[in-house]
Amino acid sequence: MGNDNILEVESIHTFIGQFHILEGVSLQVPRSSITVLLGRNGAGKTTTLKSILGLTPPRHGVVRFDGQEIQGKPAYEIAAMGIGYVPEHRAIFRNLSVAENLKIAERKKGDLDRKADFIFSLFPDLKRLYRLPGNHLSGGQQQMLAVARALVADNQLLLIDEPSEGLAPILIEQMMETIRNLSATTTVLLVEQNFIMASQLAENYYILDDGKTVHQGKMADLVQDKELIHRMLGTAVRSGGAG
Ligand SMILES: Nc1ncnc2c1ncn2[C@@H]1O[C@H](COP(=O)(O)OP(=O)(O)OP(=O)(O)O)[C@@H](O)[C@H]1O
Repeated sequence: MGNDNILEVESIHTFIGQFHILEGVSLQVPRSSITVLLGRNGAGKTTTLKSILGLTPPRHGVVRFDGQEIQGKPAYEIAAMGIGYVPEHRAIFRNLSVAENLKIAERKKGDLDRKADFIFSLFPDLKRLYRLPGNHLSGGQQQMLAVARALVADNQLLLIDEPSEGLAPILIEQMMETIRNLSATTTVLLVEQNFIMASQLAENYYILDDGKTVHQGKMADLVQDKELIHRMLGTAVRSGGAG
């Protein structure tokens, strides 16, 4: 079997303290695509990303990245294999400048110099704000910086948690455009509560409920299934897409 999936997660179980949070999450992320994890608050989406990265290591199950089993490896080793992570809530260093925030995201010396043109082509604002501290940036600019940080090192896969969170509609459009552009070179696994955004970006979807994957398929099919969307996500979807 040739391996068209950059990431395969097979029935992982993750505990936080004594709580059994993931109870059998499975998913496959095809190369050069955008895949989205959907589900209500508390379904286990963030924990799934953290389990892939080894931040909350799964106790059972298999995580395969680029054909290699990675469950049980330390998080820094998993990241170094080529997985970038954009956590939720704009995790940047607010007292450091844009330049410093990007510089410390280097994995190898010279990463930033190599990637600067690419990053500024996606986020022209960051070039203008390069010397300013993070706390001088607007919420939207901080979110852009959080994504840009994950692009400094060469990654084959990006895990992006709720990029639209707290963004004004115009910035959501910009963020969508950016993720679409970067997906030309990097596979993306996205967690996104904004269904309009998720449906316009992703080719494949997984729905998590109560720590399990309960539905999966092509986004083009899901958008037709208003009953499933409403039942699983509690979202009423207007026909006609973003507005
Ligand atoms: N540190 C923790 N201690 C205890 N329970 C936790 C912890 N972190 C997460 N949980 C629980 O694990 C479950 C899954 O959380 P998770 O953050 O993965 O969900 P989510 O689908 O990403 O939801 P949200 O969109 O609200 O972030 C929730 O019930 C949550 O309360």
